[in-house]
Amino acid sequence: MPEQSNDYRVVVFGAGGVGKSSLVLRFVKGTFRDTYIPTVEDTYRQVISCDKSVCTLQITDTTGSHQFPAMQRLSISKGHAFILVYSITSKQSLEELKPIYQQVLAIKGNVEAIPIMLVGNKSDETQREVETKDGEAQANQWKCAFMETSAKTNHNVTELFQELLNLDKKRNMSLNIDGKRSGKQSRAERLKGKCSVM
Ligand SMILES: Nc1nc2c(ncn2[C@@H]2O[C@H](COP(=O)(O)OP(=O)(O)OP(=O)(O)O)[C@@H](O)[C@H]2O)c(=O)[nH]1
Repeated sequence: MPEQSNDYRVVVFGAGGVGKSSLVLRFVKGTFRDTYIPTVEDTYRQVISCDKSVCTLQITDTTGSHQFPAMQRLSISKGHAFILVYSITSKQSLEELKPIYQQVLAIKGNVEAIPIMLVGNKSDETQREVETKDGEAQANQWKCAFMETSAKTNHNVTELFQELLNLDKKRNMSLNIDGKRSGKQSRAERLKGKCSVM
């Protein structure tokens, strides 16, 4: 029986402090805060266009803590698309995405059919521990798309969400409520030939 819900559920995962909440708040509210307030779980909703109609983009900002494995499993089960965030200032934060990716794989099975974006956030920072090519190589290995972003400077934030939606070929989704996608070839589409984005 096909799912009846009109929600498109995007789940944001990553270690504590990589900027998950900042990315989501920058996208949803256009704001940025310098203070660090750890999240347990927050969900935001936005109306987007979907197959000539509208649907709700539901974004779940998960905790960076490892204390809630059951919540993590539930979020994966319910998610349609996933954003895996590390900070370019922390190699460890990229390492910490590996078990999360493995869990997505274990629960969802065929990950190549699922929109996943690997995101290196804090691209404005100069103390870089993860080179862009290393992020790209990881995305290549996981057969997912890749972007670097900065929630602080608003670099690639809207693009991140639009390209994630573009990766879902089953639905014609756009952040623009008039339903028109940009005529320009998206970065995800350009990357397709280059690094086997779905
Ligand atoms: N320089 C810089 N700092 C950022 C950026 N994004 C977030 N930060 C800062 O990083 C810290 C942590 O950001 P959060 O968005 O709370 O991180 P989180 O991943 O949601 O953390 P948890 O809730 O613990 O999982 C805050 O002090 C933010 O201001 C960014 O793009 N650049």
